[in-house]
Amino acid sequence: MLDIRQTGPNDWDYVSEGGATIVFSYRGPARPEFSDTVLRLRKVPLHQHNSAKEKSSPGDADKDDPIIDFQTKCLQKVVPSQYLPDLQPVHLEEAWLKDLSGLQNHRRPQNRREVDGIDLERKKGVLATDLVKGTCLSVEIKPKWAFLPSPTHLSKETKSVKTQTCRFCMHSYLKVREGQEAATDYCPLDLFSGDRDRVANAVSGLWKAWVSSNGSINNLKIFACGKAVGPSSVRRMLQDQDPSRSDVESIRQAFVTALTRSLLASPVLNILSVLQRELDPLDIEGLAQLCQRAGGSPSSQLGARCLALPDPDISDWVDFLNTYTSRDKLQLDHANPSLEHLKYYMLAYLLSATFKDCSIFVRMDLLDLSRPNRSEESSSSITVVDLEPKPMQKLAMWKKLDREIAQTYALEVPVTQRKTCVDAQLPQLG
Ligand SMILES: O=P(O)(O)O[C@@H]1[C@@H](OP(=O)(O)O)[C@H](OP(=O)(O)O)[C@H](O)[C@H](OP(=O)(O)O)[C@H]1OP(=O)(O)O
Ligand SMILES: Nc1ncnc2c1ncn2[C@@H]1O[C@H](COP(=O)(O)OP(=O)(O)OP(=O)(O)O)[C@@H](O)[C@H]1O
Repeated sequence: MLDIRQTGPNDWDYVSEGGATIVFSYRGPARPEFSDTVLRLRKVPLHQHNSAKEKSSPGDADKDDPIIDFQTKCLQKVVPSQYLPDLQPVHLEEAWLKDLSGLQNHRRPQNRREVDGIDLERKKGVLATDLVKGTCLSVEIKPKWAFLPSPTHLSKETKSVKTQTCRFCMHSYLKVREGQEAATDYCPLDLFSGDRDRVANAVSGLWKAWVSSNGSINNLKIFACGKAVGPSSVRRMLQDQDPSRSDVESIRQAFVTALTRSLLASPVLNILSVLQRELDPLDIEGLAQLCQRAGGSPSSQLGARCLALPDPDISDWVDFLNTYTSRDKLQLDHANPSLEHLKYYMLAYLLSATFKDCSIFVRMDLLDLSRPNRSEESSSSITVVDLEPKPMQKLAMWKKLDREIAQTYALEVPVTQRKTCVDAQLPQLG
């Protein structure tokens, strides 16, 4: 296995981070094993008590990151490997990580630095294909939920809102109400529609949120030549950065056109949409009803039996993916789900959640305003990242959040003002 000490901490440059992971790109002398890779490291809260730490991760520090097995043994069965980054484990060392943290911590956003840092105790990290490197534009989109739920198992209170307004748009309403940032002009159902105008509309909505949040919204990140671009530095997205020849509106238009074209040329959004929908045929409401039948305890959120189930391990996931992908898939009657298939439905929901929360990287040429149609000739590629397994304990949280999202929207937004989100895969009435 590769050892990170074969490189120096100053060979790595901060790229970006999420809630759980921080990512650095290799910028050292040419080395086939490390050039073109990023280093993904786990983070820990700054003031985590030792007792909590032991409880949450017994022995985790020495294990390979589960994302590697999950991707190579399971996800590659449903997402062709050309759309996934290469992942491999790498040995870490505490002193090396401390040096890296000392060199790079100032480059992290202030709000992140205040709450967490690199987990210095981990013995293994992940090397992944560097998706921002090179003289190109890398656009990262977190598309979120691709579909409207089937009405079959929805309650009286939620059915009309959940079949009209998508989960993302209702969640955005709740976030704004709670004072958080949200991409209120973006609807994922437009992005996943396959229709040029609707996809362009979705990309415009993402751009608007990116500008108004000063680049901090998590649904759109832009990198040019390996570095994050902010709304005040949009000219860095251009091949020719001559300020006299570029205004922000022309750059926005060129971005929307080029990104829309790349998204439509790739099957990736369709793959994600099909997986999300097929793996969540009951909605969390239908799954909760099934769990309650199993637990025989209608008072508990999800039924005692479901709450007691351990997280799936890699062999559970392999079995599940084998069943899901087998030609003679289980003959499931989603309108009348059987208790016998409870575990299948639970794992399917967890996996659907992974695809609802992943991101995609679109790599394209830098924009060329003097030749706006040039991108018709140029190539682009799309890669899916952040495909992490979700834990069982999330099921109860999702049920609660789903109720809060739908009920708040139903109660507070008058029928005439509710958004109508169009699911392109469903027949449209009228
Ligand atoms: O529930 P959601 O839709 O808000 O998604 C969470 C994300 O929030 P978002 O609304 O995309 O800003 C959230 O994203 P942020 O940390 O807010 O950037 C996480 O991705 C979270 O997953 P996990 O708990 O880290 O495994 C996500 O939780 P999951 O629901 O995917 O478990
Ligand atoms: N292979 C890659 N190449 C370049 N940059 C990457 C790569 N993978 C991730 N990143 C960057 O690092 C960021 C954090 O990675 P990731 O989304 O996997 O972290 P996370 O903590 O799991 O996120 P979240 O909180 O959204 O679940 C990404 O948003 C992206 O900007």
